[in-house]
Amino acid sequence: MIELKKSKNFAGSEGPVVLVIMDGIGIGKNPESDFVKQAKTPNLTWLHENALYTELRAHGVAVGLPDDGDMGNSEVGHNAIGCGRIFEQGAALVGKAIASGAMYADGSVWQELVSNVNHKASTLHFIGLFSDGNVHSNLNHLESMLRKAKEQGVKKARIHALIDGRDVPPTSALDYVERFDAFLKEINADGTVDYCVASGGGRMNITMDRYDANWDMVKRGWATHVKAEGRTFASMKEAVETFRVENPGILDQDLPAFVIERDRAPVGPIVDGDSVIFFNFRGDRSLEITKAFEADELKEFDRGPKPDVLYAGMMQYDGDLGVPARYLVTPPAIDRTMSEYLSNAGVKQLAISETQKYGHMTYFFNGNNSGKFPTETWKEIPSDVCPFEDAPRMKADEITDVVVQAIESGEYKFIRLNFPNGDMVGHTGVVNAVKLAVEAVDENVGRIMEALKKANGIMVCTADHGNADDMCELDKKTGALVLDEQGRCKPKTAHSLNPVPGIVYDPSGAANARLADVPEAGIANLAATCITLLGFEPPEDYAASLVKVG
Ligand SMILES: O=C(O)[C@H](O)COP(=O)(O)O
Ligand SMILES: [Mn+2]
Ligand SMILES: [Mn+2]
Repeated sequence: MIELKKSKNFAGSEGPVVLVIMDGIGIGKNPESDFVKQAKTPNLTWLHENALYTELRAHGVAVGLPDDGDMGNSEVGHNAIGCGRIFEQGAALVGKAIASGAMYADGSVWQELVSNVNHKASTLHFIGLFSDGNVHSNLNHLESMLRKAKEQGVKKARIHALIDGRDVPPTSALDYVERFDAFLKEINADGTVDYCVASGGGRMNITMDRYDANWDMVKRGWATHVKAEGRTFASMKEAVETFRVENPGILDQDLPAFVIERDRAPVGPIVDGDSVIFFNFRGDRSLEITKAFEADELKEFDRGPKPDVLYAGMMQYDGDLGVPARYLVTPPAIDRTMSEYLSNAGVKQLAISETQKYGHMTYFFNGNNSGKFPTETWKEIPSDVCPFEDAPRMKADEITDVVVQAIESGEYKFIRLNFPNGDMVGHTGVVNAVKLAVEAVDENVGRIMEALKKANGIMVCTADHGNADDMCELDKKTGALVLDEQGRCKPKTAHSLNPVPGIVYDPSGAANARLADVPEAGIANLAATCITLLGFEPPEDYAASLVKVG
């Protein structure tokens, strides 16, 4: 059994250690674009001036992504915070498996899927996020797989494209469509294969729901991709252009579903004998559609007859459940998480968020495993199903009610929570709502500070990556703000590359905490920080604690 040693310097505080993850609240660089700065945040300002405060890296290689041009995201962020080390993540692992050829090796799942369609003269389908955001997927991976499929004799491939606009600029769909159309033209040119787009829709409208928040999305996705039911178009370009004319101002992520037809028939329903690859590597938004393809019985919606297909995910999405059964690339081997160590030490832990980020605090935090350790309690506050720009407080008040009660009860020694507001509202691009979202988080951080003052506990407050701190598009070449016709900044919906705050607030001063000299500190250093503040020595191979105590 893996164990923590008690610290010689500090026996732990009287009250709990509370880890607050303010999702998507980073430290901005451009005041015009920084809606954390523009919001009223008396508590965060006070903490900046009076508590221990440092900046932490939350993007690129500091969280296991291929390079520093990659923005951080919730999966890699919560993995790093919960596991205290930097693991090479999905984006990097898939890229390497493709480059080395390991993904396509003899005996691989890829070979099994390709042999299936070659043997049966059936269709190889690819469903996934049509993006190069490197958060859930990468179009390079799709193109590489299609090239390999052609090389290996696959005659017919169909692509079901989930339009992004959330990890990439909000209305950039046609850039990707153009690039992919050129790719398809080239690959189809010699007439030996028939590869084309068969269906799709905005990623926040179909297929990519998470944490059981809204299964209707998956139901719509199933009807679109599998049954080829829905509004038909001659091409994806025509679909996107038509929807934009009909819904002025619509963001790509919200585009309706579409089905592509040729000679008055849909080009790519998914039928018995086909092979299907869900090419997203990230699990949260892949698990529900995977269940729809794999489960013998499905209670969440009536899917009709389930086609008998060979289904594979790009990665294994849940290590504990072993889902999906077939996957192309092995995920990072994240072991010895902070939750496991604390459980073995008998530390009672509470993990809480609302539905939209619930799995971030449980499944992602525990290294993409859905199992619970013995001393953990998990609490989910149901999220509303509504546009979050209309309700920017989301469930921050309700989450805090439970946290304050948990602090007062003395039942838990470690409490971890996620406030989704800065991120979920940041993704809508509605900047006035983003301000309100940040203000809701600040107020609730204040309530937690008050409760900890009374209980003699300690708060560690941070974020998994930025978003609300950088809400305007910048010109790629000049770096200047992109303005619309009215001179307003053009909203950006994706995460930022900015650092995030690392705050330690110890109102009783019991820990005598001071900042340690940690070069290039990142959010992976937070696990050792929490363990130190709980009165233990962090494991030797964890990224160092940000504080010294005692
Ligand atoms: O899935 C999403 O909503 C976005 O692609 C990334 O946001 P998250 O990493 O904060 O969940
Ligand atoms: Mn996040
Ligand atoms: Mn996000």
